Formats: sequence, structure tokens, C-alpha cells
Amino acid sequence: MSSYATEKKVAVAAVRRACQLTSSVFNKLVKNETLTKGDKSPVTVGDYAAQAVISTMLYNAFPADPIVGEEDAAELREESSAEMRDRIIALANEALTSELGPGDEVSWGVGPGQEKTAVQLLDAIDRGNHPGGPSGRMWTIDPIDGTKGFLRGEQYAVCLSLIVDAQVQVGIIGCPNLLFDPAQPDLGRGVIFVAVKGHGAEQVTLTGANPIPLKIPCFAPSDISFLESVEAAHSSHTFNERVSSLLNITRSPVRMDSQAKYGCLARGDGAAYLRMPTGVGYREKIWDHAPGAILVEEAGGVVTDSRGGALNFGLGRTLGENFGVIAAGRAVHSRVLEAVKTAGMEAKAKA
Ligand SMILES: Nc1ncnc2c1ncn2[C@@H]1O[C@H](COP(=O)(O)O)[C@@H](O)[C@H]1OP(=O)(O)O
Ligand SMILES: [Mg+2]
Ligand SMILES: [Mg+2]
Ligand SMILES: [Mg+2]
Repeated sequence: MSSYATEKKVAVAAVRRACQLTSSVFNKLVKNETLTKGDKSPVTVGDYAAQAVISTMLYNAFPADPIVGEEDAAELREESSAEMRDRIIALANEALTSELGPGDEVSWGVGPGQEKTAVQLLDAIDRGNHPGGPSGRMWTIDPIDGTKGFLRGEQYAVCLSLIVDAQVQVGIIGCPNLLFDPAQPDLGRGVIFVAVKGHGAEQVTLTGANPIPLKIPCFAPSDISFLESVEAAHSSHTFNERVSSLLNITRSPVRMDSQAKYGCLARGDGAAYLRMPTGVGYREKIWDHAPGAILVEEAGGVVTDSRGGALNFGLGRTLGENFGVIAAGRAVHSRVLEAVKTAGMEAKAKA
């Protein structure tokens, strides 16, 4: 099985630079309220600029690889976006060319990259327009996952994956605001989760240091707690409550935005991630689950939809029909799956 060593190096380096960018956007634009509350622009600036950085670095290393990215530059190309566009270009170039210190020589093969023109960076964002599908290599980019968490100064994630013939091979999740070790808060914040299919999962610092292999622990029933979205609109809190009570779970759920939930699951901060749709019609996106799914599987866990079926990353930009997501260690997963089926039947009988 390929170890995807070059892909992993480039992907970690790209996520590292993008994390530096999103942190700086938060400090410059969100924390100081440079832009008014409720204005979606700080996150929009961060989204576009981070996708530009990651896409540029991927192109440098793998020019033929298609990209399924969340953002596209259509709006940015409009004359009315000139001010925001300039800000994005400056931020992306700063992130692409800054000296990051130890471990950075991997980024471009030879240290920091060259400045890019506005045209090159807009084109880089638009390279994320690949439709996805069942065959070939493709990368997924979610430049800021958990935008609500980003704006609150809580959890968000910079997410990147490599999919080959519909199978996720490499997954990287950068979490600038996540404690490196919740048991040792003085180690500070900032984690990059890394997984390669068949080669395990690990976490490193934002500088790529201190690698720690990840393995989902076995949980005693009394230690089980759920990880779930903060936003009730993104996944059903009430359904999770019912599943918890069917399993006699007494611990409160841990609420957190973004794919940081998959990372926390992979290292044992929470025993199961349950994401049930809140209504009909929303289709989960592949960039919201591919990096998390490979991470949890490589840490020894199981990721399925709510019926126990595999997530299909070969259907296009979405996971197709949305039946939710259940991720957990093997033993917990089968118990949660049973309870989800029971809760689902109860809900149907009531409707
Ligand atoms: N109705 C919805 N159901 C499920 N997920 C959603 C819904 N609306 C948005 N999302 C996505 O959920 C992800 C965040 O999940 P969480 O709340 O667990 O952090 C985001 O990628 C967000 O997409 P988007 O970035 O387009 O808003
Ligand atoms: Mg997302
Ligand atoms: Mg996003
Ligand atoms: Mg979004």
C-alpha cells in the first residue's frame, strides 16, 4: 500500500500555512471587530485566501490533480469585490511566502514560495471546481470548516484529503484552537491530525513537531459521551438525546464545531460522533467528512451512515442521499448503530 509520503508532506505543509493564515485573519479582523458583527466578510476573506494557499501549493507539487474545493472565485471576480479581493490576495501571498521556521523546508521542496499574481490566485481558488466522481485522484479542500466556531473564537478546522478511486487515502485536519493535550493545557493550542490509509493516524503540533500516534481507546459504558455539533441546525440534538438515553449515557454531550470532532474522537476525547440530519434536503459535502473518516478509521474506529452503510465518496461533490453519520470505536459504534435504528423507528412511528 502506498504510503503517499510526498502527498502527506505537501498536504501537512499546505494546512500548516493555511492555519497560520486563518489565525491571522481571526486576530486581525475578527477579534478586534475590524469588521462589524454579523458581517460575514472576515470568514469569507479567510475561506477564499486559505483555499488559494492550499490550492497553489497542491498545484506546485501535483499540477495534474483535480480539486474539489468548497469555494469558487466567481463573486470575487466582480468589480464590486475589488476591496475584498485585494485583501485576500495580500493575505494569501503573506501566507505563501512567510518563513515558518523549523520543519518548513518541506512546504515547497525549497522553503517558502514565490508571490503569486491576483489572476494566479483567483485561478487557484477556481481549480476547486472539480465535480468529483468515482474514479481517479482528487483532493478535497474545506479551507475553513466550522465557520460559526471560527467567528466565535472556538473550534474550526482547515481540512484537506486525497481521494483515489472513491477511497480516501490521506486526510489532514488542522485545528488552530484545539488544545494539543486536554490533560496538559500548558502545552498550548494547535493540532494537525494526519492519517494515511493503512499507515495509521497521528497528531502533530502546528509546526509539524511532537508526533503522537492515535488509537481510539476502549470505553467503559459509564465513560461514553457523544461529540456533536454546536449548531442545532446542522445536526439533531434531540435525536442524540434519545439515543443517549436508550444507551443509558449519563455524560453530557461535548459540543464542538467542525471536523475537530473527528480529531477528538480519534484521540479519545469523546466516544462517538453522531450527526443526524435536521430536515430533508441537505446533502453532506465530501470535504466535510473525507478527512475525518480516514482519520477515525486509521485510529481503529468505524465510520458509517446512520444505517450502517459505508460513506460513498465517489458520487460527486456530495455524499448523495444524506442518512447521517455515526463514527466511533468498533464496539461503541455497533451499540450506537442499534440505538440509532431504534430511535429512528420510534420517530417514524410518531410521525
Ligand atoms: N443543514 C445542514 N445540515 C448539516 N450540515 C450543514 C447544514 N448546513 C450547513 N452545514 C455544514 O455543516 C458543517 C459544520 O458542521 P458543524 O456544525 O458540525 O461544525 C459546515 O461544513 C456546514 O456547511 P457550510 O460551511 O456550507 O455552512
Ligand atoms: Mg465544512
Ligand atoms: Mg468551509
Ligand atoms: Mg461554508
